[in-house]
Amino acid sequence: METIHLKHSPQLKAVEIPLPASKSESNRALIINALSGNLSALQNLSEARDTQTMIRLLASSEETLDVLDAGTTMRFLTALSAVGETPRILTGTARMQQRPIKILGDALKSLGAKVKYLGEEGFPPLKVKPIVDQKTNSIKMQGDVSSQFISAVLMIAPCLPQGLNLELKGKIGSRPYIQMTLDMMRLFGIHSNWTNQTIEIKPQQYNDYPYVVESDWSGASYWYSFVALADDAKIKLKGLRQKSLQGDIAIVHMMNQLGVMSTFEADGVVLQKIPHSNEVNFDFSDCPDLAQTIAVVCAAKKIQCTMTGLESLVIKETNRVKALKKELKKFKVKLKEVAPEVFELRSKFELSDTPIEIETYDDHRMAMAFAPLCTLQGIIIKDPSVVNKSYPGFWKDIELATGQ
Ligand SMILES: O=C(O)C1=C[C@@H](OP(=O)(O)O)[C@@H](O)[C@H](O)C1
Ligand SMILES: C=C(OP(=O)(O)O)C(=O)O
Repeated sequence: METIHLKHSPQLKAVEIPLPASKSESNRALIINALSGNLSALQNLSEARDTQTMIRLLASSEETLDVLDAGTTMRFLTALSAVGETPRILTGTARMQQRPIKILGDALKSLGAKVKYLGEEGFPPLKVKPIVDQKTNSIKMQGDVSSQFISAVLMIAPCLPQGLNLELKGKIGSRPYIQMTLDMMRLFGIHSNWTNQTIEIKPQQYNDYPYVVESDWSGASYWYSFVALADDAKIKLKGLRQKSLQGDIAIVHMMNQLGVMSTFEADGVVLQKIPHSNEVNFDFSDCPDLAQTIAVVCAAKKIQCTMTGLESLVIKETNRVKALKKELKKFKVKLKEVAPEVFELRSKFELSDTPIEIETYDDHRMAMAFAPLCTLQGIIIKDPSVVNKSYPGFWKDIELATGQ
């Protein structure tokens, strides 16, 4: 297997990091644009594989669409197929075939689509036959498995003849991603009403809008780690805005406690080192993609960290809790579930004279979360091309910052 060897680089150069554009915003803008009849000139779409796959599949006339390992692409195209012209089969990697989709399938069935699972019930691959007669406008969806099911249904809602009255059941995970969906829909002319657990959308037409995708805050988080861990650092991240639609802007406040100050400028944010807390407590329900970033930084800085809201991590690109536990152990760090869904990170972080090899488990965030440890010692990352899913320029940007 291919590897990348990051040499020990305690000092970072004062550089500007270009960052990729957000794949979450890009994939929503692309679906919305497809639903409007491609009226808009979208700007700064992401080079992430998940977005490039979305672009390719939206242009495809094949019956079978292979989303590879892209969750949003799978869920959003499944919903889009329910308001399309012809039946579609949606499939993906072996891991994608283990990621659930039943809640979305059931919602589309209630609306009148025909959904057939071609492998295991409730998982891809699945065949979707479009809605002919909308059966109801009133549906319920569980909110604590993946917000992507909810975003997917919301984006097609204005195109349903009777609109949609969606009741969310139970706890709502990844809530800012649902808000991002509604906020982006608003920019393209769609009114919605979200009160408590109910979201209402009347039948409406999407307008055109020259949407400019912001840089990716999830990708930015790894640069916060670099600054938190380096001896000396001042880095500017380009294309990030203080008022963002992305919930992962939460990294600003989290990292403020972990030793990184953010100063917003017109075209990005400047990161500098500040003193850090010794004990922190974070809930990742709203920002699950930041969990690995934070766990690794707390481990390396020996900051005691209590982590909650990790429920959705087990059904992402890999079981991220299991993967984190295994790789952190290589540095004598324990991540332990001390009560149901409460994890404590206790660190006796130990450096090693020889480079430590990190397994990435087909998960871009495992590679990117552990890479900043090269500020402390040599690190070997296995299967480095995993980063292409969200941040193809990651290793090039590291070269810029470390000179290696
Ligand atoms: O809607 C989105 O763009 C996303 C929602 C989140 O997934 P879940 O809703 O499954 O937590 C997040 O983890 C993923 O990277 C992107
Ligand atoms: C979970 C992620 O993506 P997705 O669910 O869209 O595959 C991610 O990018 O961390």
